[in-house]
Amino acid sequence: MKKIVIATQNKGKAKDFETMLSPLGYEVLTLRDVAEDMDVEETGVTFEENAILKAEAVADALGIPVISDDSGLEIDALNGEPGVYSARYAGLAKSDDANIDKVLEKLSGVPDSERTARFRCVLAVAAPGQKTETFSGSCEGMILHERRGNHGFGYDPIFFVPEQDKAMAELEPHEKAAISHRGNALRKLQESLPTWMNKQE
Ligand SMILES: O=P(O)(O)OP(=O)(O)OP(=O)(O)OC[C@H]1O[C@@H](n2cnc3c(O)ncnc32)[C@H](O)[C@@H]1O
Ligand SMILES: [Mg+2]
Repeated sequence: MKKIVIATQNKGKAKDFETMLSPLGYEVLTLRDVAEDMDVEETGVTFEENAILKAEAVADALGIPVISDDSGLEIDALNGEPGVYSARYAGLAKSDDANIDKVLEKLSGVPDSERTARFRCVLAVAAPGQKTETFSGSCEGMILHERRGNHGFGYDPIFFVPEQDKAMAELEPHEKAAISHRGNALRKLQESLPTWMNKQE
């Protein structure tokens, strides 16, 4: 099986990528497998900047092509928060549970009609000596009043997907992949993926 390195420390993202990439014949490796102690500081103010930072740092360090993912949740009633701060919204300890609690608290009393939100994902693909490319995807939904479902990660239990009439965390992995911000971004990258993965120094 062809191997593909995703420059992430997030196990939930890694699972999403496995669901999407194993049918295409790729084995997914993450930083946990190839560069455990690498932690790229996310100093950018956009998903795109952070995705590029992560992909280029890891591609340069390893000397191979890699994909990175910078993503997050934008809530309209919170002026787009937590946005690029989604992973660390409730503090640097990065707790999905605490992040959800913070969102629910901030939205308490906000009516359904004003709970619109979207997930965004920017994938960057980088290889040594090549110009980095980015691909973006989004997924529209609403913030629920309480958690629903056990699948996925991050904010999935409070993100309602109207088309499925379910919370993101109630969708099976392949169902999430079919409609998610990450799936939508990956479908744009898919065609050029084999070419990218053959780019070596
Ligand atoms: O930077 P890496 O190591 O990839 O891992 P991370 O968790 O820090 O990732 P980001 O910096 O891109 O922050 C993304 C956060 O946005 C949220 N998020 C992104 N995609 C999501 C998804 O599919 N479902 C639920 N929450 C998601 C979740 O809280 C993530 O931690
Ligand atoms: Mg991060």
